[in-house]
Amino acid sequence: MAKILVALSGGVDSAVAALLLKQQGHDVSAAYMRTWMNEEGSAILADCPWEEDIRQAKAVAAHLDIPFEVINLIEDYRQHVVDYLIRGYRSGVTPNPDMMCNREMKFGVFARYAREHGFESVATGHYCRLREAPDGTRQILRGLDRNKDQSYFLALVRQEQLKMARFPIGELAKPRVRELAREHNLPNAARKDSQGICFLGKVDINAFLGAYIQDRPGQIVRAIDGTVLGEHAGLHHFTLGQRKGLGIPSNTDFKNYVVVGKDFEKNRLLVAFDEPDAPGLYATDFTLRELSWTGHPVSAAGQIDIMPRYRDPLMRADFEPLPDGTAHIRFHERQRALAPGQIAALYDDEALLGGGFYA
Ligand SMILES: Nc1ncnc2c1ncn2[C@@H]1O[C@H](COP(=O)(O)OP(=O)(O)OP(=O)(O)O)[C@@H](O)[C@H]1O
Repeated sequence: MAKILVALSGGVDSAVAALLLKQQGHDVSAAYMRTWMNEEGSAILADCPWEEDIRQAKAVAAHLDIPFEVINLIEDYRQHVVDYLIRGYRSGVTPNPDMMCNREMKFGVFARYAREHGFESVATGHYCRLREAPDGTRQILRGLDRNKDQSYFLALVRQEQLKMARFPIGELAKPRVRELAREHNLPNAARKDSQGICFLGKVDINAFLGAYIQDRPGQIVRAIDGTVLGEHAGLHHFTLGQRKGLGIPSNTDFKNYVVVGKDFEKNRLLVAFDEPDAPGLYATDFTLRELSWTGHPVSAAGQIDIMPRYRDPLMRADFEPLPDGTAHIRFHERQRALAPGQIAALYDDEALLGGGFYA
């Protein structure tokens, strides 16, 4: 029997995680993380039902008869996630708050809190599995429900963090998780899937950027010949591959423009028609920086599997680590619109090896 703190979000997945651990006879408690968005986000959040989340989490804990608390992590969230977002957008890249949230919050601050309060493990409702290698190293494996596999979001989590982690629902498919919630009359059994605290979909991203980053208008130009097509409000509003919200009409052949790059020096947004030969839109070669490993680092050049972005299939690539801590990767197939700041998750078949940021 282990003493385990479940990160309870109010959603079905973490509720069933708590249920399973309880059934296995563990000493289970639950906690909800309050973050920055709950406190001062009202102007920015389009529709963030955090009060409802807390109510639901509390009801689940009461139903399972486990202790429940709300932990205030507003300051930490601001420091580790919001500041990272603002820094990223300011520098013109496309940050990934979920990744930071997992490493710095759920398996960072939250796990530390758990340890300090006598818990051996922290459990979440992520769809992924854990395996112990013969040398004792913990490995994250992809969730068995490929549709829901969330291992990608754990690519920046480190080995010492994994020692405390548990993913009780990683062997299950989502329909089975819902079924278990219904069978056990969990109060949130019928609740729609949430996206948790870190999902920008809950935030009006333009309101977020408006609140934290000053607009800096510039020209939108056609990448191939420099023709000025319009004006943008600031390069931080755009990401590689973006088609919507450019404010420039398609041409008479109904070809759509797509973002293919940013000229920071001239503060110009580069666009092209969305076609296979659009300059800068497709590429095979990338540099990954700030490589992070969930276990042993890959230190020799060779082939590797990469999930280029969440929900993409694994892609084969050549991987070459460089002395400065970056790596060069060459996909065997061209990839579309992998934006600087986004994260490549590295795999060995089922096992998550780590991740790195596209330079
Ligand atoms: N505010 C929160 N407080 C505590 N734990 C959280 C919170 N937000 C997310 N989590 C934890 O992180 C896990 C993954 O979060 P994610 O945002 O992906 O939600 P999800 O997959 O929809 O799961 P759920 O159905 O439990 O909300 C959750 O299952 C939960 O364990």
